[in-house]
Amino acid sequence: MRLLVQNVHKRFGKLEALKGVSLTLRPGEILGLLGPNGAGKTTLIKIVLGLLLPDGGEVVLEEGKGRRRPQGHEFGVLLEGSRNLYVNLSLLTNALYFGGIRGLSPKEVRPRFEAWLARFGLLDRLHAPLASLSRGMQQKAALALALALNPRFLLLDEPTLGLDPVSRKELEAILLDLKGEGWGILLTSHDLESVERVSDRVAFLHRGEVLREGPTRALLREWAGEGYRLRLAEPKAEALAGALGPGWLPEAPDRLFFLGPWEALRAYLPRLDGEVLEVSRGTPSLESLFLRLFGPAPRG
Ligand SMILES: Nc1ncnc2c1ncn2[C@@H]1O[C@H](COP(=O)(O)OP(=O)(O)OP(=O)(O)O)[C@@H](O)[C@H]1O
Repeated sequence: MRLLVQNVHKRFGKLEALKGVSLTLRPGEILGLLGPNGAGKTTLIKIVLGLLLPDGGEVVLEEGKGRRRPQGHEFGVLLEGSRNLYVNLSLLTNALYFGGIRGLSPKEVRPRFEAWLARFGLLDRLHAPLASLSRGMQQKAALALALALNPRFLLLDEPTLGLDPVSRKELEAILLDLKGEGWGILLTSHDLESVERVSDRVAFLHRGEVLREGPTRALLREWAGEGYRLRLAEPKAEALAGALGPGWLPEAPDRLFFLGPWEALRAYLPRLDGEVLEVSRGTPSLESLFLRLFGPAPRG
């Protein structure tokens, strides 16, 4: 079974928010949907969920030779900050309420919800109001609820937003486990480090169009090319990238990436005398690539 978004168009008055977007999501994979603010990510998710109608194109589930329009209940949704749940109600009441909306009886929902909560280490919070949980716990509880409703695909909007590094890692591990168990997961996020770690494929959306889409590693290699990562003695990456010019990407305060062949890098090395601790071959990070595509034009 595959979820296909095919040539989807959406207008808001004069604004063309989506200009023919096509994407595929398969079971057992995580697709990262990336793009700057206003690129059209949320609009696309709303169309997939059937909350907005497209002006053109379609969203279909392909199963064997059959194709049909997916139903809302086939998607488990996690909106940023669990804002699709009632924070003053207990976890269980939320689960029973949303299960009821989906036509599921308490007898069906409760054991499944409890099993997911137990797996995420939250069963003792079953009767606690959602608001009394930490942000990371709330995200896990919301995910447990989404899973308890037996969706086929998960659509997660900014799932790691506001999480501390430990909670972020925990959520990443959960997503990788779920993927391994066959869930197809669409993830929108500005947390590119996380996306790089968990996604099998990424799609870059920009002004309503998919600029590129493909396997994360291959895309980085093919699109950006291979190059060299330089670990710096001091946190000067921004300043050096600006001074050295195009082809130089600051990846972290003390990490620079050079997109280009060794011969070209060698020509720069005298200018970096004493600044570099280590040089290694690789592909640039997703974040530096994103900044190169959508960030301000390179200086220098
Ligand atoms: N209901 C609406 N009416 C009018 N314009 C809208 C509406 N919803 C979205 N837009 C516009 O469509 C464009 C895409 O918005 P969308 O929210 O899909 O972007 P996004 O990629 O999710 O951004 P962000 O990363 O900030 O969440 C924006 O220019 C936005 O202002």
